[in-house]
Amino acid sequence: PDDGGEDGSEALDTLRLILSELPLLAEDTDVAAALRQADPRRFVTLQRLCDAYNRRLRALRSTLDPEEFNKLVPRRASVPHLKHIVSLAYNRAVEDPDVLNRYEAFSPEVYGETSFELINHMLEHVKFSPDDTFIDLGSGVGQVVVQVAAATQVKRCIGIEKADIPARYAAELSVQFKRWMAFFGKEYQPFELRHDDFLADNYRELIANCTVIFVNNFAFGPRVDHDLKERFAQLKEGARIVSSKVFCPLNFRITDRNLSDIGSILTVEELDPLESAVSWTNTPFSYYLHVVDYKQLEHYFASLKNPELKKQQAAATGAAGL
Ligand SMILES: CC(=O)NCCCCNc1ncnc2c1ncn2[C@@H]1O[C@H](CN(CCCNC(=O)Nc2ccc(C(C)(C)C)cc2)C(C)C)[C@@H](O)[C@H]1O
Repeated sequence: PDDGGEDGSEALDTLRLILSELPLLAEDTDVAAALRQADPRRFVTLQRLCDAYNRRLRALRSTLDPEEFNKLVPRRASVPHLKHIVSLAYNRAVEDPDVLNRYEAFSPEVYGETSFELINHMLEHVKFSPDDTFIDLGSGVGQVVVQVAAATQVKRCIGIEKADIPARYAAELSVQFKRWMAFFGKEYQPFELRHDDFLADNYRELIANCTVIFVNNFAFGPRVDHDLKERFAQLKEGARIVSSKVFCPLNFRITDRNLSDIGSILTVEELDPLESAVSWTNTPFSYYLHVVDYKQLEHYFASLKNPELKKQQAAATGAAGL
């Protein structure tokens, strides 16, 4: 079913991706020959490739036993295949990219070339487990959410988007993504893209129960960042926040004056800016991984009960105070 693009290039890209995952098909002489002659501008060459592909598949289905045959096709999409699926879905969900905020970091229409790779890097650095609940605060058209749902085993993926236009496109992206994943027979985790304001009170509990939070807060004002810190104060031990701007100083040290700052329960590290594939503006983006860790606060209070440590603490506070 191909209702996008003026020539057969999307269909040919699709076949190339599938064949890259199925050597038993790609190595068949007829398929390999047809692939070499395939020309997206000449329908008959694509038809020949599909015929060779289908012939080979039928032959395999009749020679291999069902269990072996089913093992042929991986249940999860490979990274390049997922990138292709996200762009297939996006191209059909967003009929007019111009109405989206074009110059925002990770603006949706350049998502494929830039943020997909970066998020993929992120997924290697920030390990996701089946116990995690993932949320993208301000999820736009929802590409990050569907990418995480297809690339990890998280229990649940949530995106919250406030603006009407990206939220409407996100609803369509969700439909297209599910359609293409079904078409390719690929699995993904449960996900939901909501049209709402993540600062609305009814999201306090939802955010507090998330364990991996992505927030591209680079352009957020102090008010939104402040309101987010209030939500993050309810997070559980071990919860992780990955953001494009820090929520507390990298060298934060607890003193009796900054006890209530969010930094007292977070350890923060800057992720290697060189990792970011999005250097299209030639300025390496930095990302920050914050982990919720109540032990620092517990240690601080324990030290107040111990006169020796208390003296050290006072000295540290004094130094910090200078
Ligand atoms: C005036 C004012 O600020 N009013 C109140 C503020 C409202 C705050 N509440 C919001 N609620 C819901 N959505 C809101 C609200 N604020 C704004 N957005 C939306 O965020 C979208 C933009 N999104 C990006 C959308 C695509 N998703 C991503 O790029 N995700 C992502 C996340 C993390 C990363 C890393 C890990 C690298 C840090 C990379 C990418 C970011 C920049 C915030 C826009 O569509 C906004 O409409």
